[in-house]
Amino acid sequence: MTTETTLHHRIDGPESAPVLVLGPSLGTDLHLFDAQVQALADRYRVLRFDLPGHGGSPAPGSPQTMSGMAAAVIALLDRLGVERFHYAGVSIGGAIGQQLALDHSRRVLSLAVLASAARFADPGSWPERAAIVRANGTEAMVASRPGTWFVRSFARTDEARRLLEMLRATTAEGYAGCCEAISTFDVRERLGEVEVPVLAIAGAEDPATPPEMVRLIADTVANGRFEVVEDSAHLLNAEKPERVTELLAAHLAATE
Ligand SMILES: O=C(O)CCC(=O)CC(=O)O
Repeated sequence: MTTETTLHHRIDGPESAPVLVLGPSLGTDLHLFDAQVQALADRYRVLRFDLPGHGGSPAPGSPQTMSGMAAAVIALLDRLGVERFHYAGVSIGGAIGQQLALDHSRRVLSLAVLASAARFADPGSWPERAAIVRANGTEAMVASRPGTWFVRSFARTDEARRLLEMLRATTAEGYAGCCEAISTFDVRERLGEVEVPVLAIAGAEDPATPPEMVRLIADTVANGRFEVVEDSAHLLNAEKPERVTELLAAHLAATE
């Protein structure tokens, strides 16, 4: 059985504008998208949510799955009266987007996946990571994340420090539950069913979801487009906000 956690969220932009839902990555919160919201909230009603046990969302009470988290997003949108929406997400946020496009296809107008995968690498390592974090807290992940999240020059910036504070603030159970959802997520055989326009964006130097892994999503869906952002790693929308926002804006405009 999957949990349907109530997700903390924030809405910016005009009430009458098309809705864009943004899903963050493991160990970050909805402020991962501050730069994109600043640029897009004049044209879109931007709804950002926190993953279970991240940011302002309560920690999950039972095992997490990607379809359970997609159902929690749908429950939030139902409560808010949102029927159809564009969706963009980073990494696990992009995996939730793929699950939404598969399980709730009638609701999704377009999908953008950033640094995400149809099947994440090393599935066996995620339960181990969950156990480490349950025993030691998310602080146990802080020292090693910059090498995955950022290119070397970005790791020394205030923005990088701000992102690492989001990881420190994430509950151990929230982080561990998301690791378990990642370990069982595999939609490679189903992605061909996705018919809405899909933009898949990779960070050229991302070791977690390298460009070929992200490209697989664009190549498998019916209507996919693939882009690589140079000089960026896993959290590419924070590292290269202007370029990622430009790609996202063009994708959304082409879908309308
Ligand atoms: O922090 C990492 O090791 C990357 C984790 C990952 O690929 C899933 C995510 O960022 O949502």
